[in-house]
Amino acid sequence: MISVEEALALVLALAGSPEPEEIAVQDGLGRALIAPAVARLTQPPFDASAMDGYALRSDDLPGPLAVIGTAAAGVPYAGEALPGTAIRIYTGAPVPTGYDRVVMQEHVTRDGDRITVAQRSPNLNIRARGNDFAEGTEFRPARPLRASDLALIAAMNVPRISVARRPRVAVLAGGDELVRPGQIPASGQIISSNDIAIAALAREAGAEPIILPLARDTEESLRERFAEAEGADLIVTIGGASVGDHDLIAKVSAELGMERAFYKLAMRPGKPLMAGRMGRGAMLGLPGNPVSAIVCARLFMQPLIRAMQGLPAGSELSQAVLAQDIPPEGDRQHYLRARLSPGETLPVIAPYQDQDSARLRLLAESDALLVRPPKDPAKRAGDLVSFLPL
Ligand SMILES: Nc1nc2c(c(=O)[nH]1)N[C@H]1C(S)=C(S)[C@@H](COP(=O)(O)OP(=O)(O)OC[C@H]3O[C@@H](n4cnc5c(N)ncnc54)[C@H](O)[C@@H]3O)O[C@H]1N2
Ligand code: MOO
Repeated sequence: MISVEEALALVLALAGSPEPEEIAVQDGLGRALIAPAVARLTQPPFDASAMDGYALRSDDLPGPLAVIGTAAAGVPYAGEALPGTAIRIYTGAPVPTGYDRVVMQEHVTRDGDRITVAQRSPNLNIRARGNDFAEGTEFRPARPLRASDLALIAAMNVPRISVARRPRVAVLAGGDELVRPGQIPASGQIISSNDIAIAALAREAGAEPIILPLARDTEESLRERFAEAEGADLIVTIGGASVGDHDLIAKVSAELGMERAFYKLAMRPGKPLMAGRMGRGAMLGLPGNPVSAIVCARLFMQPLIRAMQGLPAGSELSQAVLAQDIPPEGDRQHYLRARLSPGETLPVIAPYQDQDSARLRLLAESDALLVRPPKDPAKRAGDLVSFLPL
């Protein structure tokens, strides 16, 4: 069986180049730029006042000075500085040529059209032209766009941006035991919860998921569902990945032309994961146990979706201090559900005793997956370990 690292490399190799899409900057939250936004102007475009007060010449301090005009944001003062004068100025207004400082109005006493500076401050209170960015400055963060990025791009006077098209992800859950949330399960049936989680994880990573109707445990039903996924950039199946007589995913996907990159890896939970190329897109076959499906989606599907948008895979581990002794590990890399609590320098991590991969509530109550490499020796409380935040 291949390692988690080898499997991740094979999964990431399934991502093609991102497809460009042009959108309005106000629609860019969470999207991935595929070309830099290039500033079309210099910001601030002029030396701007940072305060409401008076523009004056440092040589004339402390006055008294004659107030000879007004400069407001959007309404500049047209003249130039004269010795012994000041301009009433407001925040954001261009500082008229020749004045080298703005004094806050709180530091000034005014008598008619004359002011005296009562309090000297080292602050010039002038934002120099171009101190934020210059025309031609390029901006392309290696992460999904945040609100502040959109503000910067808009301030650069870039109204439309080139982003990666959201990958279309078809989520296909199947099994005769499954019914939809809200339905009344018959004897032997349970609610399909995995597809809800996997679609949400896909959306979180920037994809546009669609949840297909549930497949039945027949080859014909699966074929129909695969046909409905036509055009998806990624098909994610859930369940039917193991060795049981009803586990048909490998067989049907192979008959439909799936070129397998791997099947099974040295990981716990999630051993029966499969991945490959299918048509023009990719396919991931997740194991059916709820925790296994979610952990595999976090470790492989989300990085793949990010790679499809030209973003870094984003699976960096953090460090924590163990809360309790833990036994040695077996042959597979183990992802243990765990709680985090604040520690002195690093957080403290406490894995749950029970790691049954069907228990969703334990996963919902977990903050992190404690990552243990294959054959990791026993560890003591206080040892350093790695984790993946949830
Ligand atoms: N003889 C063996 N049996 C099993 C092995 C093995 O190596 N040899 N592996 C175990 C492991 S590990 C896992 S994980 C599961 C994976 O099995 P499948 O991917 O074939 O999943 P299913 O059998 O279809 O389902 C497993 C379990 O999960 C429930 N399930 C499935 N889909 C959903 C859904 N959409 N929402 C909620 N729950 C779902 C399903 O009812 C089963 O309880 O196999 C082990 N067995
Ligand atoms: O390794 Mo399976 O993926 O949990 O129960």
